[in-house]
Amino acid sequence: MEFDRFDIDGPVLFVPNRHRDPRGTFAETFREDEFRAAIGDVTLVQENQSISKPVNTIRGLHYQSEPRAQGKLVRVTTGAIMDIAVDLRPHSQTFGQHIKIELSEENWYQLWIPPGFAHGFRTMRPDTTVIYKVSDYYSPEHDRGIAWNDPDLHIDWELYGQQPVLSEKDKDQPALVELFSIDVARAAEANRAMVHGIGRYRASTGD
Ligand SMILES: Cc1cn([C@H]2C[C@H](O)[C@@H](COP(=O)(O)OP(=O)(O)O[C@H]3O[C@H](C)C(=O)[C@H](O)[C@H]3O)O2)c(=O)[nH]c1=O
Repeated sequence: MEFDRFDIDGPVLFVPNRHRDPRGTFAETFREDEFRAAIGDVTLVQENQSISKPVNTIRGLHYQSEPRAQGKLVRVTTGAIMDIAVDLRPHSQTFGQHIKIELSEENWYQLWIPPGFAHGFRTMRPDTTVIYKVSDYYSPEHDRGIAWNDPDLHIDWELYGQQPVLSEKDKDQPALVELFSIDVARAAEANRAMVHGIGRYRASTGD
């Protein structure tokens, strides 16, 4: 398993080593020792799976508030997603900024999103399956969200004029500025810069 980091401190890209033969491909997709070597003392206690049938389904931006914040190790087994993680750590220099990466059935990429980040994704194909382990149990009382299209976040979902498919909950999530008294304007300015510099991972990891 190779891993690399991003321009925003915290998230980690894991790339499994794939063993190919005439039957197909095998890879170890999770090893606790390798995960802990990269991430530290984190235990993953629950695994979730979602299947999104329409292309351009957007799930997010979601997080659990303290003390039940969740880290998430996200991967795709069928289809592809544009995965987004937004830094909501109050004392972070990159508060309000995000990373964007494609996870797909072809690249077998896995994204670690630490507690303190909001997570969301857009499906890039129909019938996309996302599987992810989390570092704390689901707590509906701590379930929070931010508007997927919050203008201060400057997330380019690359919809190109198409309408996303959203849950009723996600149609009505608050903006960042309604949730945090932190200097969202500074974050928005940084995001404007990031939009041109794209907040993608800097990994040179090939397949
Ligand atoms: C997250 C979760 C949900 N549920 C129930 C609650 C609802 O009855 C149903 C669908 O929940 P929701 O609409 O919140 O599912 P998503 O829109 O896929 O939300 C998830 O997608 C984004 C991208 C995330 O990162 C979060 O893990 C999570 O918020 O499953 C559970 O029973 N357990 C759970 O852990």
